Amino acid sequence: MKKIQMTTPLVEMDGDEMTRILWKMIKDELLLPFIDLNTEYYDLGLNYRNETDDQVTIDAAEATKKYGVAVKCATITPNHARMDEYDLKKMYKSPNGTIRAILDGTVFRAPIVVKGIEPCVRNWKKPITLARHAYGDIYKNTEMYIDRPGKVELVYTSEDGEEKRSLVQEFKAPGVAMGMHNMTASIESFARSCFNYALDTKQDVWFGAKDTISKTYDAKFKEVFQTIFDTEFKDKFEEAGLTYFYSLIDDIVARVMKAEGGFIWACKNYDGDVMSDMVSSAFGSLAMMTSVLVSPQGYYEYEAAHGTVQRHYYRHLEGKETSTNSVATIFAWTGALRKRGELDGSQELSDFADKLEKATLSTIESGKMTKDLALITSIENPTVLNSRDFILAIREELEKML
Ligand SMILES: NC(=O)C1=CN([C@@H]2O[C@H](COP(=O)(O)OP(=O)(O)OC[C@H]3O[C@@H](n4cnc5c(N)ncnc54)[C@H](OP(=O)(O)O)[C@@H]3O)[C@@H](O)[C@H]2O)C=CC1
Ligand SMILES: O=C(O)CCC(=O)C(=O)O
Ligand SMILES: [Mn+2]
Repeated sequence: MKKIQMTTPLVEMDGDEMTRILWKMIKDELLLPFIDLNTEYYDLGLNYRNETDDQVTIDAAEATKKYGVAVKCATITPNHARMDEYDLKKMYKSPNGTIRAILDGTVFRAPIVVKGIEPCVRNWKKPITLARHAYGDIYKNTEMYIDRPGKVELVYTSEDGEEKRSLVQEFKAPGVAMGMHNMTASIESFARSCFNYALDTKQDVWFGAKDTISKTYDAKFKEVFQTIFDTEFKDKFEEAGLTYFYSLIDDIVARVMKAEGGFIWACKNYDGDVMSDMVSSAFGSLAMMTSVLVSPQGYYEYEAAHGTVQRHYYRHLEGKETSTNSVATIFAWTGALRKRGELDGSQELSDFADKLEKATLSTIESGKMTKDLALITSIENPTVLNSRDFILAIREELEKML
C-alpha cells in the first residue's frame, strides 16, 4: 500500500514517562506504516526541557503558530520530588501553562463514548463537553512563601505612574501568598468560542463561577459572558432553540450530577482542569476523553487530558507488564491529522484519522481492552490486554479497514 503523503508539517511535542512509551508505540504501529509522517519534532521530555532551560517549550508553541496544528504528549510538571529525580536546574513551570499562555484560547474536552462502557452517573445519557478557559489564573500565577510577620499587598502601577494598592493580608505568622491575573480580551474570546461551539454542535451552554465570593475577578467573567451573549449571540441562540445558563459554580456542579448531559460546560481554567478529570472518569476512564486547544487565531493543539501515568511507568521500569490505555493519545493524533487534512485539502489524511478512531472503538467493542476499561465494562468476559497488545489489536482492526 502506498503511504499517505502530508504537505504541511504537524508540530509534534513528545513528552514523558508512560505516555512517552505509548507515543512511540502509536507512531511505530499505527501511523508510520501508513503515513509518510511529516512532523516538526520538539522533545518536551523533562530532560530536554532542562537542557534547553525550557526554551524548547516556547519554540514548540511558536511553531504551532507557524503551522497551525500541533499534537502534544503528556508532560511532567516538576514539583519538589522531580527536582531530585531529574536533577533539574530549576522547578520549571507547566509546559501546558506556557503553551496555553502563548496560544491563548479554549480547551474543549469531550468524553469518547463507546458501547460497553456506560457512565457511572446513571442519568448521564449524552456526553458532557467541557470548555476550559486555557489562559491565566493559577496557571500563570506568582506566589511566595511568607516566612515571618509582615504585610502582603497587591500593587498596580499604571504606565503613567499612578498606583493602586490593596491589602492581601497582614501576616502575624508564616504563610503563603499568590497573585494571578486574566485579560478581558481572553475572557471575551473564551466566551465567543463557547457560544460558537454551541451553535456548531447544537448544544446549550452552562457557565459557573463564584461571583458572590470573588466580586471583582469572577464577577468579570460573569459580566463578560452575559454581555457577549446579549450583544452577539442571543438571537442566534433563540433561532437554534438553545439557551445560555449562568449559575454559581457549586450550583452548576450539583446540577451537572442530576442532568442528562448533551450540553457544553464552560469552566474557568482550574475548574475545567479538575472537572474534566471527574467527567472523563465518570464516563469510563481518564483515557476516554479528547482534548483540543482552539486559539482565537485558529491554531489547534491536540492532546490527551490525562497525565504521564507515573505509577504505570515505574512498573514498566521494573520490567513489569502495564495495561495503560492509549485511546486519548491516539485520539490526539487523529484529531491533529484530521485537522491537518482539512486545512491542506487532503481527504485521504482525514479519512485515515476517521478509520483509526473507528478501529480503536471497534477493538474495545469487540471485548479487547486495557485494564481500566475491563474493570467497568458491561461486555462479558473482556480480554484484558497489555499496553502494546492493545495497540497491536487496534492495528489489526485498522488493517481490515484500509
Ligand atoms: N496534560 C499533561 O501534560 C498533564 C500532565 N500531568 C503530569 O503527569 C504526571 C503524573 O500525574 P498523575 O497525577 O499521576 O496523573 P495521571 O493522569 O497521569 O494518572 C493518574 C492515575 O489515573 C489513571 N490513569 C491516567 N491515565 C491513564 C491511562 N491512560 N490508562 C490507564 N490509567 C490511567 C491511573 O490510575 P491507576 O494507577 O489506578 O491505574 C493513574 O495512576 C505529573 O507529573 C503531572 O505533572 C498531569 C496531568 C496532565
Ligand atoms: O500542566 C499541568 O501540570 C497539568 C495539566 C492538566 O492537568 C490538564 O491539562 O488537565
Ligand atoms: Mn488536568
